[in-house]
Amino acid sequence: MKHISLLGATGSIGTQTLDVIRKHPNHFKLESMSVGKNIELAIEQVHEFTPKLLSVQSEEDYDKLIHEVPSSTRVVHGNDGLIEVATTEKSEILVNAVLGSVGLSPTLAAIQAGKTIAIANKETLVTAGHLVTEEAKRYNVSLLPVDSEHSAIFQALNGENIKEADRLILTASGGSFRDRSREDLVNVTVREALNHPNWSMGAKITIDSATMMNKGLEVIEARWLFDMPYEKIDVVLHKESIIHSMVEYIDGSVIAQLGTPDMRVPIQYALTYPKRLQSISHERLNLWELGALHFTKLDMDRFRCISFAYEAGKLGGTMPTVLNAANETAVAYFLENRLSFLEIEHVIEQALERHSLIKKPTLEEIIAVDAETRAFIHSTIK
Ligand SMILES: NC(=O)C1=CN([C@@H]2O[C@H](COP(=O)(O)OP(=O)(O)OC[C@H]3O[C@@H](n4cnc5c(N)ncnc54)[C@H](OP(=O)(O)O)[C@@H]3O)[C@@H](O)[C@H]2O)C=CC1
Ligand SMILES: CC(=O)[C@@H](O)[C@H](O)COP(=O)(O)O
Ligand SMILES: [Mn+2]
Repeated sequence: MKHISLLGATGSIGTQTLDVIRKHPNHFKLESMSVGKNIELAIEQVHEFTPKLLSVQSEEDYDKLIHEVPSSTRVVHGNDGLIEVATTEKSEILVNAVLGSVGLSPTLAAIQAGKTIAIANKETLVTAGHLVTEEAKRYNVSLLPVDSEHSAIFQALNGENIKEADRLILTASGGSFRDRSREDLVNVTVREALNHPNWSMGAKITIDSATMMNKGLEVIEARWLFDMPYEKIDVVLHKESIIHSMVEYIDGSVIAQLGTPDMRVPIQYALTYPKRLQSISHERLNLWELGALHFTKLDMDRFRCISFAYEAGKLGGTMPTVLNAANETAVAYFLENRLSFLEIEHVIEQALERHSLIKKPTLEEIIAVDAETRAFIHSTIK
């Protein structure tokens, strides 16, 4: 039996993690969970999974919730609440499926408490990959990828020598606007941007897929998870999202991981690693029905956010922190219809241009740069 803590239980990855736990009650037990603002769903989840600890984002929700959940579930709130969930004594594994750089402090706390980390929350690795990976090494803790591309690479590296891997090839669907020219992007709506061709995901990552910032964040995530230089991380457009990513070895062999686009597969693999369990869905990949898979070279001028991510990643230090904070803030404004689609990349570019790089930032410096960047974006928009 594996005891699990879950950050972001009400989200897309969070609810799919609970699907996996529900399907395998003899293998997994939910010990603690956090939610943001979706209190109704949180109450249902607590009744079904009976965790000992629940964290909510705000104090008002905390006041409401303590009367709504059984007394066997202790309720906490805020950032300290996230840290309590992440470090729950009985859990051996933390699934980090919260959204955004708010996941950084709980991840570091969980590592320091010796928990294995199943990481979906890519913003944490982007904003402070050096701190997370150094701490994981120091505490001898595994960082298991949940993101589909990184799970694919992790599986393609299984049993191989990472030093013999010559190139990581991330696949990209191209997002909601992959068939449109840049000129066609001027007046696109939030609703159109939220219409991902292959995956059903949370709103923020779906917009990131449309701008292709998602792939940029994933390049930086891959750099940290697999300790691979940016020069050896490539992206290829693959519109079917069947090959989830590949590793090319020094002898020219390329090992790919394939599957239907279903996040419950990489979530479950992170929970069962190094073993596998019966899959939750009976849907299997049917190659003869698919017929063909397609690959296209990426145009960096069309998808500028990918260039920003490579540049910020190569500069290192606080540049990826700025990239991430600017993107999180800009996407939130876009979702509120207060910024147009193309303005997202414009404000990110401005934030990167004005920043003075700190080469090896501490946690305090990362937190300060994240806050300053968000303040800058707010000031340009108001
Ligand atoms: N969805 C997917 O298929 C994939 C997602 N990822 C990554 O996984 C992470 C989660 O994505 P996804 O599940 O789509 O996102 P969602 O928006 O669906 O869910 C986010 C979760 O985080 C909670 N949350 C948001 N902000 C806060 C906050 N400030 N404090 C506490 N809790 C908060 C939300 O709570 P509530 O809803 O209650 O407000 C919700 O539980 C992201 O980093 C994403 O990039 C990676 C690969 C695939
Ligand atoms: C499911 C998942 O891992 C997402 O990150 C997905 O990869 C988004 O797809 P694209 O960014 O390739 O559109
Ligand atoms: Mn992904």
